[in-house]
Amino acid sequence: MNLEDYIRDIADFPKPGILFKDITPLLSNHDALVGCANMLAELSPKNMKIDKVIGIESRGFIIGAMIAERLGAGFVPVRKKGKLPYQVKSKDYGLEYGHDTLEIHIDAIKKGEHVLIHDDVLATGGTADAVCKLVEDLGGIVVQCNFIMELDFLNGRNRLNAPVSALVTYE
Ligand SMILES: O=P(O)(O)OC[C@H]1O[C@H](OP(=O)(O)OP(=O)(O)O)[C@H](O)[C@@H]1O
Ligand SMILES: Nc1ncnc2[nH]cnc12
Repeated sequence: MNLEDYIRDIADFPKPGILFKDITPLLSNHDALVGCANMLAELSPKNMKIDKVIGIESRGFIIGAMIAERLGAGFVPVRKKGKLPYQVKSKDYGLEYGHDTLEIHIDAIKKGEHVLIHDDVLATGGTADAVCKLVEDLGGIVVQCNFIMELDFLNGRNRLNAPVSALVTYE
């Protein structure tokens, strides 16, 4: 299966000059959805137990939860400011088209747990870098950041101090 066939380009969204990679065609096709989750689960480190999979709001929730189910891991949502109900750790960050604050519950990750971070797109890496730092602040170990796609020309991979995997690379 060629996942690129299910990712469409939308010009000038959400801001002029941004070529937005839209995964809704992939999500709405059963074979592409399941195939994508299977392939990402297959890419995960095989020599250790993954304790938690993090999905980053909002597009990272969908396949992140599917990966957690496949790996026998728990799922942890990292959300934008003000959405999580319990005590949180927060991190400000910048992304390709803006800036915001991400939060995680303080009891979501235990010290020494192996954590896999999932999101749909790696662009500048600002988002995933902030999530890595939140995990490390809680004492977790980021064993992989995995993405459906990577926008290689934005060099996000170089910002991350953890192994990076992506199913589709745009040069
Ligand atoms: O590598 P970066 O430059 O940091 O960009 C990547 C992030 O941008 C998008 O999220 P967005 O904030 O648009 O949220 P959404 O998933 O709710 O649409 C995408 O889902 C990633 O989380
Ligand atoms: N070009 C892009 N398309 C979709 N999501 C993104 N997140 C950051 N940059 C993006």
